[in-house]
Amino acid sequence: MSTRCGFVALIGEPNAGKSTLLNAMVGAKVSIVTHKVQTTRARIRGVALEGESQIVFVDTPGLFRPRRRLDRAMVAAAWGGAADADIVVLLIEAHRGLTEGVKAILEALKERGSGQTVALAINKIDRVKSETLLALTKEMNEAYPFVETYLISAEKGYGVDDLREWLAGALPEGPWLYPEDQLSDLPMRMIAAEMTREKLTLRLHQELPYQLTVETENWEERKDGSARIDQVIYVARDGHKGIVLGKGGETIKAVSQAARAELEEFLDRKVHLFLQVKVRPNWLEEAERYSEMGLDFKDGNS
Ligand SMILES: Nc1nc2c(ncn2[C@@H]2O[C@H](COP(=O)(O)OP(=O)(O)OP(=O)(O)O)[C@@H](O)[C@H]2O)c(=O)[nH]1
Repeated sequence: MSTRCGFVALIGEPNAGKSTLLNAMVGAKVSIVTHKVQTTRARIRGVALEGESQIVFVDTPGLFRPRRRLDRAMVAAAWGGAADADIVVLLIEAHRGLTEGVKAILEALKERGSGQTVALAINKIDRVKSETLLALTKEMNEAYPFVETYLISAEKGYGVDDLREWLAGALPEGPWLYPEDQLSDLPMRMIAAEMTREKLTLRLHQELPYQLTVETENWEERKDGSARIDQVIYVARDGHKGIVLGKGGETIKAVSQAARAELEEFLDRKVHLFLQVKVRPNWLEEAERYSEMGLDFKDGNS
């Protein structure tokens, strides 16, 4: 049987239950602790395994604030990473129904056109009567052509397995992005990479090259209790390398110090952090999709 792998963007108003659903679908084993980082890009929230499928959940921070008018530019900006997801799941609350915020999201989905697979998950069904659910399902499907509708309770676990199984089967065929043996320390590797990326963002502000990713290449636990972490900062062009390094290497040095300090605090032990900057000129074609997601794309995994 061939493997499947792809990205799923969970969207919805604040409080819809995205985190709860994610935890229910991913489980503790490979769920990723979210680290408060201000980036506009979508980030990996977790990876779920279901049969032969690997479901990579992405997050779109700051997406779709309710009660705020969405103009075209905002919609475009907000979509960022979600636009590249294979499947979008809109999560709404059963007892609140089709709110203004949800309407704004539907408008944004329509703006995107019909190229994307969008499913609906009506959450918190434990809070309403079944007649309400039937009416809401109808109303929602009249408002937007969802490919599927799931009635779930993320908290109680109702319908969650069905949704995950459907997602697993609906993703495109392809190799797994993360080999199984890498999954256990994936969260830590990604958090560490996020920390370095955050320091780069703080340091470079607007100068930050658009196409930039940080990958944790190696993680070694040392006998003395410290950790050696090797990371590569990939940029798309030679000119970007200089920006990241800074004059006399001062930018990269400051970034490295700040990231190491944070890692040491987070891990509660000594850390040796080694940063390298590399140019990956043709990565736009090979990894645009992955880099957009803030993924640690590795050559050869595609
Ligand atoms: N009754 C009920 N409550 C739920 C259910 N799922 C989530 N909740 C509750 O809804 C609240 C919001 O859940 P979160 O998972 O934090 O929502 P979120 O969408 O991640 O919220 P933001 O991070 O603000 O975007 C929490 O208090 C959950 O316990 C459900 O199925 N039933």
